[in-house]
Amino acid sequence: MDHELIEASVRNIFKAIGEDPDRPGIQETPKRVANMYEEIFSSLQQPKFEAYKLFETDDSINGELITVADIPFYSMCEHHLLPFFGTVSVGYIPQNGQVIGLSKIPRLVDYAAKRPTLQEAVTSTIGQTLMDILEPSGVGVIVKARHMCVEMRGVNKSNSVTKTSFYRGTFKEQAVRQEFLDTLKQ
Ligand SMILES: Nc1nc2c(ncn2[C@@H]2O[C@H](COP(=O)(O)OP(=O)(O)OP(=O)(O)O)[C@@H](O)[C@H]2O)c(=O)[nH]1
Ligand SMILES: [Zn+2]
Repeated sequence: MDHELIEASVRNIFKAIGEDPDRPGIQETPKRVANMYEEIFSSLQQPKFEAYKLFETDDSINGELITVADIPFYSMCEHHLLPFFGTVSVGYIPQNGQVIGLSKIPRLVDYAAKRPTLQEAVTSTIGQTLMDILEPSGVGVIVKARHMCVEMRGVNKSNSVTKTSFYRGTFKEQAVRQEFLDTLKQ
């Protein structure tokens, strides 16, 4: 990431909005913003999600629902560069005896979220990546989020929650989807 360019750009934004970039309180802000972008946009440095491990289990796991619920995430909307944040719940059903290391699902959530993006894209990136690497019989993803661009500006609707979902394979079946949704309620 080009820190010098970010720093110069933040100084220019200060100038453009009528702030003095040399005012003591904000002198170090361009540097802080560059360091922050390194962190919150870190997944732009990773073209593919590779930080995962799969485990072979016996085939008795096949057909059983595995759910990880309420994983927190923070992202930045690509239209306004304001935060949106909330939770992700993921379910999948193995079919070849393969499962993914549990911590790798939150890592996948971070991979999908730590870039300028849209909630729909976070949702489908998580779902499609799991389909590709695990080849399960199905995947379900539900994302619930609050968008600062909707709450603190523009239409100014505080506390509204946007929900998006991604269902593939057996999660298209009503009974499977219902089991997933029931598990999330417990
Ligand atoms: N679908 C989707 N839209 C988003 C997301 N984040 C922000 N938006 C929307 O992106 C749209 C951008 O609309 P524009 O009309 O180009 O921008 P704007 O003039 O700032 O729009 P307002 O927010 O309505 O003031 C807005 O409707 C936002 O609410 C997201 O994750 N998914
Ligand atoms: Zn926005």
